[in-house]
Amino acid sequence: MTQDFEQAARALADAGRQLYQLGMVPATSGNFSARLDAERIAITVSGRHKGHLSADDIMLVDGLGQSLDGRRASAETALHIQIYQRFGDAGAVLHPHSVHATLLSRLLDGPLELSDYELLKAFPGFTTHESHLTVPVFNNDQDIDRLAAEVDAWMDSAGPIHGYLIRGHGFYTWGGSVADAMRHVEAFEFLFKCELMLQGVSVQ
Ligand SMILES: CSC[C@@H](O)[C@@H](O)C(=O)COP(=O)(O)O
Ligand SMILES: [Zn+2]
Repeated sequence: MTQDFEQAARALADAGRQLYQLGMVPATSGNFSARLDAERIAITVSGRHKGHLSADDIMLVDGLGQSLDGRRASAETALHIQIYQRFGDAGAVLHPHSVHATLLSRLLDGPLELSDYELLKAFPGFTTHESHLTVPVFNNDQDIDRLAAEVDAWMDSAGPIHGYLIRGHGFYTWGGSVADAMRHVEAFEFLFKCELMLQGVSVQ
């Protein structure tokens, strides 16, 4: 998997614009990354507005999340690195702060269990609505290294996983490319909204 920085930066900026228009990355929230090769990951600079990204708002870190240009990478870089280290086929990671994910994560007191949805087929390996996808919910934690370790430990014993919620915060999902990860964002958003409505929450 090799792609050049400009290409990755453009794809991440486009994703940010779309997610902002959908209200999923308000007020500088969210972060995005794309793996260029084994040693380099393009990731959003910390604190930038994700709806108005340019190439200057994307930087490079190494495979351990260390800045390669002296700038401060996303405060949540360790969560991206955990995904790239675990899934060799992950080429992009997206982290939206959507209203649906934030609300649903506060209502759940255990993992979200999804089944009997045709839209499960948006995820790799899912070929029928008669499938089951578990989406764990982790408590929010300002200690991102500790949170990344908790996510990693959960994945040690998990079945198929394509994303997770962080309580009162948002969600993470990934894919082989930015386009794949965007498809997963859209699918999760749809499923989160359905689950909220099933719980009687009125959402737009
Ligand atoms: C605007 S608060 C959101 C942040 O605390 C964080 O959760 C976030 O998603 C963005 O942080 P960043 O360091 O810009 O990647
Ligand atoms: Zn966040």
